[in-house]
Amino acid sequence: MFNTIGVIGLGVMGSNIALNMAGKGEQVAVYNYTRDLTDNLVNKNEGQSIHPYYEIQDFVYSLETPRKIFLMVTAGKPVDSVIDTLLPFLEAGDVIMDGGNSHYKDTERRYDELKSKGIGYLGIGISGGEVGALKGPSIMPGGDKDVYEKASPILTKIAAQVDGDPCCVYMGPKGSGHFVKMVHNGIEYADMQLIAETYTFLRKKLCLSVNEIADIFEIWNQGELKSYLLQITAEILRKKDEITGLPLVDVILDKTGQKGTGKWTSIQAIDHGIPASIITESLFARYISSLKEERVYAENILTGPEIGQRSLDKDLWIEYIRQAFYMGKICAYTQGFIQYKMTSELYGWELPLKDIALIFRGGCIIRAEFLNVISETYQEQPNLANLLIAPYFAEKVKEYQTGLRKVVCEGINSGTSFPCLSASLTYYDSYRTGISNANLLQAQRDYFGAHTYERNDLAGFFHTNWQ
Ligand SMILES: NC(=O)C1=CN([C@@H]2O[C@H](COP(=O)(O)OP(=O)(O)OC[C@H]3O[C@@H](n4cnc5c(N)ncnc54)[C@H](OP(=O)(O)O)[C@@H]3O)[C@@H](O)[C@H]2O)C=CC1
Ligand SMILES: O=C(CO)[C@H](O)[C@H](O)COP(=O)(O)O
Repeated sequence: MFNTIGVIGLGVMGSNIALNMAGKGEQVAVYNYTRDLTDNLVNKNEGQSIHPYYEIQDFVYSLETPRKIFLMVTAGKPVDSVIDTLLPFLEAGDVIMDGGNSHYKDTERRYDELKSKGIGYLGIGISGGEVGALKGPSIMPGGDKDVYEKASPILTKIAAQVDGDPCCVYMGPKGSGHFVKMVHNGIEYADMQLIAETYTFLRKKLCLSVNEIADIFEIWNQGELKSYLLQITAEILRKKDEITGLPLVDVILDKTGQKGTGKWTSIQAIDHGIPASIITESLFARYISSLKEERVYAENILTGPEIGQRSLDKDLWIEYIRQAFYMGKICAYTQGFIQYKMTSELYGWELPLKDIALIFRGGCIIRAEFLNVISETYQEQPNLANLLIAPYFAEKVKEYQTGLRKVVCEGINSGTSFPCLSASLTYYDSYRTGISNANLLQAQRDYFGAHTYERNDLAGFFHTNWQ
């Protein structure tokens, strides 16, 4: 009997994806370029339809045609290297799927190269981490539609299901699936940083304990702020360190790592004039966090404002920070969805914004209650320029801006940095400003560089002799 799917790369994600596929009735051929991970997976899961191969040729020839091969290896050169080892054994019509966090431009290069050889290539965004991979991730496939159709019966089966629908929808051509995953991660960075700032406010400004903060996050998680990241943060805050007995979060070094997807999101936004300021602030917050030794040194040299700790009304300020967090979150998701919209228009991808919000509701790291409203909003207004001006969110931010202003001001006045909350307020206020100061910048540019400017009242470009 031939295997129905092959998985290459049996690390955290690949091993769980393979188990997920086997659990859904697939005969799964597995291969890893080092032997141990393969043995480990197979030994721990006896009786599952997981079939190990130790030679790439045996792995390929064990698959029914057209072959479907799912790569879950480290992004970058390993993907090219695995494709190179596969190619001599593949036939026209076979399909390679890359489920890792590959850069969408790399995916487009691989797509072109493989297409010229008759091999189908899908760049597939996968979100959900280890548990999602096993129980059902959110899946963002991009590539040729006919190639997707060969793989879709398996992909939709292993995806998370919400209201009976799979969290797997065809995103569009070429690198669009990996692009959607890249920006998903940018939103993830912003959402995580916003939760961290909310936590800082509750801990430092309201002097609450980690358990009290976990209680608050759990309450919020029952309403409009419900999200996976908030839920896991409450669980994180309750976890005690086995060595010291302290909250584990307090013994973790405050330096954030990153693997590149947030950076790529910001670079792509900057390259194409897309205002992804909140996502970018969250990236810079990670960079500043990594300067741990410098921050510790500077703390003893640079002073903050000379006001003492103010006593704040607890209940009132918990509501303000709740509002501020909601505002930050909707502004961050708004920026991500604008990045989808603008890039989709740039490349003619026709990204399905409504469906992206739908497939983000299950399995995925940024799943959140308000994605239902975001999806409904795009269903009603597919060409909406900005989610904040949709009636539901416009009404919401009209009320919640109060909390965001209070919290950001409190941070400024007391010398506590809230980079993403501040960026959210700046974004909100800039976006709703019909007449800005950009006229003065244009005048400056024309003064020193004869760059010309446009006028409000006359068509064309003008230059003034300023001196
Ligand atoms: N962890 C997560 O939450 C998520 C990760 N991803 C993405 O999925 C991909 C896999 O991630 P994850 O499972 O976490 O990572 P792991 O480090 O656990 O696994 C990486 C896998 O790639 C293999 N590999 C590394 N280098 C090579 C190479 N040169 N040739 C062949 N195989 C190689 C490794 O084999 P070996 O160990 O034997 O070297 C291993 O099987 C990455 O692109 C990641 O960004 C996507 C969504 C979520
Ligand atoms: O894709 C993911 C989640 O969606 C991976 O966990 C990714 O590694 C997260 O990014 P980073 O490591 O840069 O924080």
